[in-house]
Amino acid sequence: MGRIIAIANQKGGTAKTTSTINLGASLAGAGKKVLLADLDPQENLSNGLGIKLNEDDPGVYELLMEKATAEEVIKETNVPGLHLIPSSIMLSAAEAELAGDIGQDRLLKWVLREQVEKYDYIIIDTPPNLGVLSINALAAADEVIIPLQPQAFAMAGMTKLLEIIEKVKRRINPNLRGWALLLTMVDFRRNEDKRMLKEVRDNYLEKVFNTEIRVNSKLIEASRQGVAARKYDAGSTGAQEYDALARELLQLHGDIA
Ligand SMILES: Nc1ncnc2c1ncn2[C@@H]1O[C@H](COP(=O)(O)OP(=O)(O)OP(=O)(O)O)[C@@H](O)[C@H]1O
Repeated sequence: MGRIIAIANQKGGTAKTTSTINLGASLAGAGKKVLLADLDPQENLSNGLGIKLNEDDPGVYELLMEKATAEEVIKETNVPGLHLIPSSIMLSAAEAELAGDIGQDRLLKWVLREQVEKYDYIIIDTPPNLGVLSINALAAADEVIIPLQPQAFAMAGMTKLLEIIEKVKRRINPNLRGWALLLTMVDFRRNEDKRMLKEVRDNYLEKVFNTEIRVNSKLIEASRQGVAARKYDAGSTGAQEYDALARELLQLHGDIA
């Protein structure tokens, strides 16, 4: 049975999509079967893997609305072992359509039920808000990774997010085991980053991954080329740090020594 990980932070631009692509590619590189789900209508995850749907192609919207099957929607990517449920612009209409539908918070969990048997990891990229799509991701997840920039303004929404995670766990998803912070876009030249790194580690202790993802332009270039960083430049710090994150995760899960 695979693990479902939601990558969430309602703040925009915290590296949710970058982390989804590159953690997914690193886990696939470690021999795991990985499915990514793009729950963000901005389609950055799909585009970041070089996939753009035509108007008539079904994507995650059609899957959630049960207008297409998972088999019809899942695409192979340019990384062996890494598959994708792509987003499409139609998804922006889903929020309104889902609100009021039966089991609106649990549609993703329902449509992923058979995929959990087929993949080792399912990683869900979420939009920068705490609307019904993000709640669907939390309701389906076993774990949440929260990418966070070590800057004071980035910390502001954390309390709200942690409250929502607790509520989802209590009310609709008792399988949600926990959450962990991933420090992203760290710039050691900035004093604020150094101070905030210490503050985050002091406050959240073992809830923070040891691996930190530093600012690295190769991650931007790779996503513009529609590939994961380890395929674009395996020696770049960005690629290596996401490989290290994948190893840390596999160790936490007892999948490697
Ligand atoms: N470690 C990094 N170093 C440099 N640039 C990065 C890094 N991680 C992400 N970026 C860049 O920062 C921008 C925001 O990243 P990304 O799209 O992954 O964030 P997001 O949280 O998914 O955004 P949104 O909230 O809009 O969905 C992108 O241009 C991305 O290429």
